[in-house]
Amino acid sequence: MIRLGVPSKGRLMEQTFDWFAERGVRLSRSGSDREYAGRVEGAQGVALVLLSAGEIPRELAAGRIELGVTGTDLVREKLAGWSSDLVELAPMGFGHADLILAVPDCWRDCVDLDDFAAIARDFRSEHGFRLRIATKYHRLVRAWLSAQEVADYQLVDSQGATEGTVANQTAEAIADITSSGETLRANNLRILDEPPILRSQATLFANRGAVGPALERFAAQLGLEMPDTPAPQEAAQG
Ligand SMILES: Nc1ncnc2c1ncn2[C@@H]1O[C@H](COP(=O)(O)OP(=O)(O)OP(=O)(O)O)[C@@H](O)[C@H]1O
Ligand SMILES: O=P(O)(O)OC[C@H]1O[C@H](OP(=O)(O)OP(=O)(O)O)[C@H](O)[C@@H]1O
Repeated sequence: MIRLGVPSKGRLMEQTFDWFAERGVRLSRSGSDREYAGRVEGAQGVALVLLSAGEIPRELAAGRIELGVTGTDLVREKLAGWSSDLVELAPMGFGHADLILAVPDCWRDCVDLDDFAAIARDFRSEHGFRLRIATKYHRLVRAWLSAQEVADYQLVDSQGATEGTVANQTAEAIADITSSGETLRANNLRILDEPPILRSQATLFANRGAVGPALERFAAQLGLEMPDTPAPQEAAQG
């Protein structure tokens, strides 16, 4: 049985259902809106598992589901070395969002990351603590800042309503996902003039260990080509 993990609510769930329907596979919730059980029509040997988008990376890596739909941001954030456990089967063309660093709009002198780094350097001596960046993307933000040699900051954990932390004075800056930019604007925040930390979209992933004839048949039914993806160490060995 191929267990397919799909986000259990909202636009991500609906667009995932539409994506599969366009490929002849009908996914649906089997009960009421509150029941997290699902049904699959049009494919043999596939079971639908409705899960939180944030839990799908871990469930895939643990082998509790063979296929899963979630954002590339969540996979890269939650799984160190994600590509040794997972294979990307198909970007799905929705759920586009950029992970960005934003500062208060009134920080007129803070346009790019160099300005931000200079402000962060001075911040500690002026305030007695390191400049705070609120985010739920700890791994990705740390890696990005460290690659650009920015070190004078601290991350404060924010699992939701992150853009509100600046007005609430629990952070000076935020790193979060944005798509229309409306939430940032409404909270008087401005994106640094830099490429995004990550461009994310909803993607169909497979557990690397589950790749085999059954999964390949289902992928072919969806019109997908299985990527030729040796595990990272095999690739390195040539
Ligand atoms: N405004 C947005 N536009 C497009 N995609 C978004 C937006 N906000 C979040 N996403 C994407 O949707 C996916 C799920 O986001 P998130 O972790 O916020 O889920 P959630 O709806 O809070 O679910 P849960 O609470 O069940 O984990 C992520 O991959 C994220 O990049
Ligand atoms: O650029 P925009 O189109 O305004 O979208 C960005 C918002 O969407 C997401 O929040 P979500 O609604 O998923 O809630 P959250 O605060 O729980 O993350 C994200 O965390 C931003 O807050």
